[in-house]
Amino acid sequence: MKQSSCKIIGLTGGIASGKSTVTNLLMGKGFKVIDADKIARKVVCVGEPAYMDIVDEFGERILNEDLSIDRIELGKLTFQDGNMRKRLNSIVHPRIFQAIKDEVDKYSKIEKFIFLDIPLLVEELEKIKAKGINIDEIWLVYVDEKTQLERLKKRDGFSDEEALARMRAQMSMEYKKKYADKIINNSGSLEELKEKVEILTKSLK
Ligand SMILES: CC(C)(COP(=O)(O)OP(=O)(O)OC[C@H]1O[C@@H](n2cnc3c(N)ncnc32)[C@H](O)[C@@H]1O)[C@@H](O)C(=O)NCCC(=O)NCCS
Ligand SMILES: Nc1ncnc2c1ncn2[C@@H]1O[C@H](COP(=O)(O)OP(=O)(O)OP(=O)(O)O)[C@@H](O)[C@H]1O
Repeated sequence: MKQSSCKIIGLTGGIASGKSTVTNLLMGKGFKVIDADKIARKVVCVGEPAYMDIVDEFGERILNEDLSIDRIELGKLTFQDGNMRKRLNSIVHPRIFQAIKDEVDKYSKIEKFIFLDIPLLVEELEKIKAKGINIDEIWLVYVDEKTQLERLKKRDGFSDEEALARMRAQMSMEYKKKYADKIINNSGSLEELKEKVEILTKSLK
């Protein structure tokens, strides 16, 4: 069910390219943003169906003492091993995309624009479309690889090896450019980013 009066804009990029920073700017301007990373955290909470599937798949080694999912441990397993990551994705992605679809249906009745912040939008585009999420435009938050690596290491305290493993778990940003209707180059300063977001949002009709 697509509401013709609401435009759905997919916001994507690579890990640490600046999607959350752009999302905060958009929310500051009053836009509705649906954040896939936040939804991904909700669908694996204790008691949610994906929680038991993850425990069945990966065992109790990925649990904290309070029985919640140990994200550091699960991250170590899945970013080091593509097969493990595929298994995790197959458990959580259908639930994440369904929750996004539900939110889109809800907010498209009242909003003129909805942004979907989805890191793996390009990688999972076919599955997202198959859920009935109709994306009108894709905005790519781009950053050059060197800056991306530096920002990722700084933000998360990763070694080169840990940061590169995460970057390699995604399609390259050069490749993602092919899918983008708008490219927001975030290799510069935060001030420059703000200006770019200001210009793009002003052009929205
Ligand atoms: C592996 C997990 C537990 C690690 O948790 P952690 O808190 O360290 O990271 P967080 O969830 O904040 O993700 C940080 C970034 O990593 C990247 N990322 C996350 N999951 C994946 C994945 N499966 N493949 C490639 N990159 C990913 C994204 O750029 C994301 O913004 C977690 O990322 C997870 O559950 N991932 C699977 C769900 C998913 O694909 N989420 C992305 C939204 S579509
Ligand atoms: N233009 C910039 N100049 C300097 N630092 C920046 C800039 N843009 C973003 N950052 C910093 O880079 C890091 C990554 O940005 P952000 O968290 O927005 O990326 P993200 O794409 O949402 O990451 P993830 O994929 O992990 O969710 C953060 O520490 C952020 O403060």
